[in-house]
Amino acid sequence: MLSVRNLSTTVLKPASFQVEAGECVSVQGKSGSGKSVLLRALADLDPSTGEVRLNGDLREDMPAPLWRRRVTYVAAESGWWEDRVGPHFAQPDRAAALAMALGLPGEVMDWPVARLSTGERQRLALVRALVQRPEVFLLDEPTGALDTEATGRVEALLRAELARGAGVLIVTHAPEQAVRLARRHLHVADGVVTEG
Ligand SMILES: Nc1ncnc2c1ncn2[C@@H]1O[C@H](COP(=O)(O)OP(=O)(O)OP(=O)(O)O)[C@@H](O)[C@H]1O
Repeated sequence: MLSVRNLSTTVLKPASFQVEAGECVSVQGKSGSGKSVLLRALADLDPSTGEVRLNGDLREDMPAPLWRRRVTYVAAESGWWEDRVGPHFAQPDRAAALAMALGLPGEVMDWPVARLSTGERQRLALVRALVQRPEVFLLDEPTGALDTEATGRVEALLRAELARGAGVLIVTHAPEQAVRLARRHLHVADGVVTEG
């Protein structure tokens, strides 16, 4: 599904790997090792060289916004540009249903962004990606601010996305989460990506 050959940035050494449809691959490594750099390069958010294909289609042959809708990065700390939560979503009803599945109240769509807790923001940032139904999720510590119950809810939704054939690359500092969700594991150390 996602095929990566010699992906490289000023920080990242040439990296090659694949993520198959319905597959979750974890990305682990020390703070500052290059995990976010890897995900941002895949999403074409920062300049990179190398070959990245989605189902055979070259990233360069696609307008960047379309690529990012199909291969979607969810940052550890999300940005918000409207005063209230709802206007960030083209499909507020679907967003509200997903938010509830993540343990948030349906009224969250009416809330001001300023009142959101860190964990509420984190879950809603994931909802922003989920409503777009991307083919590949690039998730940067998506449960870093969440308690055990909310983490379980996120993982359940991710399993549903995997079951519909999405690919997931998940950065996590929790080895037990990597084992729960992924069968393949990437490790990043000083910008070098290895598998195993
Ligand atoms: N645009 C950039 N130009 C130069 N260096 C960068 C750039 N972006 C990140 N870095 C550096 O690259 C290294 C890897 O950063 P990255 O954000 O990928 O770390 P990480 O593995 O995600 O860490 P953490 O677990 O703390 O989030 C860091 O030393 C960072 O300062």
